[in-house]
Amino acid sequence: MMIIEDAKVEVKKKTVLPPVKKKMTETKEYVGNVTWPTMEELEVPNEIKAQYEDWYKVGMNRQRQKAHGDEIPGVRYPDLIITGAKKCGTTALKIFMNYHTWFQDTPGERHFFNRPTNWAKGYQWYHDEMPLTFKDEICYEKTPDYFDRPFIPERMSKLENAKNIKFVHVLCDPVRRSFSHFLHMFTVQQVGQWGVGGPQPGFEFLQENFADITKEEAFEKTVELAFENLLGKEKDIDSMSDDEIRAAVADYFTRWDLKPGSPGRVFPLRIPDAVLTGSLYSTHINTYLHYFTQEQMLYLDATELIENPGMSLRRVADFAGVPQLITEENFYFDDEKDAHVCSPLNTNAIVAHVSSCKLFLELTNAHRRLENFYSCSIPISGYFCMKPPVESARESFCLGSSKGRSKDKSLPVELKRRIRKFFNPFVKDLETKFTGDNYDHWDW
Ligand SMILES: Nc1ncnc2c1ncn2[C@@H]1O[C@H](COP(=O)(O)OS(=O)(=O)O)[C@@H](OP(=O)(O)O)[C@H]1O
Repeated sequence: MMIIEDAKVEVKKKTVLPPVKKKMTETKEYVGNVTWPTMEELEVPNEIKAQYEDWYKVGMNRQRQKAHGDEIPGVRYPDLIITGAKKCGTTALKIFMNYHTWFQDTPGERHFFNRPTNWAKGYQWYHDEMPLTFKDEICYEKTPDYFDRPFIPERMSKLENAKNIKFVHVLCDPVRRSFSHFLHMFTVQQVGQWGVGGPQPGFEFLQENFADITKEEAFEKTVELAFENLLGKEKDIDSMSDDEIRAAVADYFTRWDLKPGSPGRVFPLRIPDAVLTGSLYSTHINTYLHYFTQEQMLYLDATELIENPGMSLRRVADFAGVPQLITEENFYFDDEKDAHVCSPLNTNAIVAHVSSCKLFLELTNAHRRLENFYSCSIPISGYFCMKPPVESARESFCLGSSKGRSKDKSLPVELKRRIRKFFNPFVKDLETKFTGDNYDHWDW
């Protein structure tokens, strides 16, 4: 099931987007005084209005219908799928895309191709889970668990629109992703998922001294166990060449397919291994490229999504073939995201925010570099939040407390260096075989 040989593809050519000419204007307001079309104004037959009664209750949907005349919206398989990577900012991307009126999704994550209970419901169930969409709009979904499971691209390739589906893979610093993944699982383990507490598989080693161990120590222990599983018990990452690391990992993945109970069988999707395997982007993209083409792929660098989400949103719009409705001017920087309150600011304050933010980002990058030398932890706070287009009549929005766990946190420099050495060959493969981008700035 695991595909080891290289997909035969050309490296993707990076599109350079010109900066937007329009900057923030002081006259822009957050919430527009929008009058939505009435039901009477819509050109569709009454039986359609009755059939989709709840849908037409939403003013924005009536507006979409009015703009589409007598076209009747329909349900179809997604035109675009955000596959992951998990913990790389996929939620932020989805939320920002939802302010773009041409992108339509169903709230939440579908988990069709990965969860056995959903998979058992069949492709028609997946189809029916999709939102009502007009022909020129983009129906999409995001489920970050689609990225690192080798059986998923094959399942996706059986969709009737497989040749035309577009994929967005959000890729971030693999070391930070691993830590973020760990923190997520650690939190789930502490509070229990869906309100059910208790140890989660993979964290058994923490149970004895659970209360005494810091998150950073627990992460280090998790990584050491994962290294043992992926590289072999006796192996020291520092004495391994890039090719030896690649070979050890390739061998590891062959043991995924062993029969249950076989000695040496591995579990790449479970803690501890998953914190590392989820960041092996080149391995997972290679699998996708055995079933789909490079033209169907957008590799979005999460550094851009965090530092300039407007640019990323324009990139996604171009890739999907829709107008660039969300741009740099639809974001403001919230340096107190911890408060989780994002009430609209007055526009002067936003302009001040953004200019101080540019300085802030320069400082942040300098801090990151300093931190690598001095092993000190300098808080990195804040994220960009959405300032919706006036026409949407929606409030500004920041992500909630489940996003931002790794913010302000740091790890021992030596630990980061060892993990980075492990990922290095795979990041090189990503650059040279697949995305054509440069990731030297992944230096968290
Ligand atoms: N604008 C904005 N606001 C908040 N958070 C942001 C934003 N942009 C990117 N991020 C980063 O998103 C990380 C969570 O990634 P995902 O949403 O992909 O996680 S998940 O897989 O859906 O659980 C999250 O990681 P953690 O800090 O570890 O929670 C953030 O680093």
